Amino acid sequence: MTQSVFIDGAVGTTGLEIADRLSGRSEFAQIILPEDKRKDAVARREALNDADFVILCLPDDAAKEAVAMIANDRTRVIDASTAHRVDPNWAYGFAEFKKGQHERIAAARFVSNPGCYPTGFLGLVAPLVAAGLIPADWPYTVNAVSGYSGGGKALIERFEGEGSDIGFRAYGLDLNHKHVPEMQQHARLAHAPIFAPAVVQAFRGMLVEVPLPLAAMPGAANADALRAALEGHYAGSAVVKVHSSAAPSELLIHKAEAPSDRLDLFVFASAKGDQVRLVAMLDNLGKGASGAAVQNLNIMAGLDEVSGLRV
Ligand SMILES: NC(=O)C1=CN([C@@H]2O[C@H](COP(=O)(O)OP(=O)(O)OC[C@H]3O[C@@H](n4cnc5c(N)ncnc54)[C@H](OP(=O)(O)O)[C@@H]3O)[C@@H](O)[C@H]2O)C=CC1
Ligand SMILES: CC(=O)N[C@@H](CCC(=O)OP(=O)(O)O)C(=O)O
Repeated sequence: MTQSVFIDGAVGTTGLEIADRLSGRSEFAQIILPEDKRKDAVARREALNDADFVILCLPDDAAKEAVAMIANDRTRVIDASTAHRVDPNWAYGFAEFKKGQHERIAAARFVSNPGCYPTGFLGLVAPLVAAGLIPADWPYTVNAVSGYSGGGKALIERFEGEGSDIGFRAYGLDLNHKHVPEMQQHARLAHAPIFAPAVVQAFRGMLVEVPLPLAAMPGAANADALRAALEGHYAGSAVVKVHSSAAPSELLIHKAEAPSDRLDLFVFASAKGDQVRLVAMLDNLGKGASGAAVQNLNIMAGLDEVSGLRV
């Protein structure tokens, strides 16, 4: 049976990539508003209530407004924004990060897509904290770089617009980035991590790194045990790959990186094994946004979760 999908925000950066992943899929029929109606409240309300599935690719306020417009108890929602990621009434849309999450998503009416940086951070840290291999009360730091499409149309314009000469942009300098509560809550950490994000002169792709001074961390396991635990946790996943100890000597984000819906995890260790750099590599528009939304849609619709994905 064909199910209808309305992408609200369909011509934005995330929305376009979701539409691309859904094109050619006979299981879904897209409800598409004409350009002059895509911000029209009446047209949106009608589409939001007609659709079997709604995917919100909007700024936070518009996403909350869209949810309030849904006046039936049938339409199921995936929100790509930050608005509902720590809301207990929404299932957190990261199927692999903890046991039972796939089933929660499958049964949910409201699913919040994770943020791109939290996908990397939680993919690395949440299973290790849950297994007691690294402490929940450690003050973690997160260093990350993202392609500029992570900031949507506005940041794309800043990096690609005429006269732009930005090569690297450190930000989040007020230590109040909107992803921090999501990282802390879903990893069940005692302290908010210190998050140091940056943007590089590449369209897409990101690295999220968590340095671990294992020798100073009470009760922490060694590097091999951390890697083995991640391998065990993600065994069988078509989306998340844990790389072996024969790690590459460098990780590159190319300026014209190809789209990917994978999440690649690495455990780099010092020779003595007393220091570790946990690193996640992903596409901010793939597993960090649009790929995750389509994966969640597949799960909610009872389909193969990687249909239409580049894994
Ligand atoms: N880019 C990324 O890598 C990621 C993005 N996200 C999240 O996804 C959401 C969308 O982000 P992104 O695609 O990057 O942003 P963009 O700015 O590229 O796109 C947002 C789209 O929403 C449209 N829009 C804004 N307000 C309304 C409204 N009231 N009604 C209808 N349409 C509206 C915009 O219209 P117009 O074209 O006229 O400006 C634009 O097309 C955000 O919440 C973002 O935080 C999440 C993870 C990663
Ligand atoms: C490079 C860049 O600007 N990235 C965005 C986050 C992208 C993302 O995950 O989107 P959400 O806004 O939905 O959380 C930022 O730091 O605000």
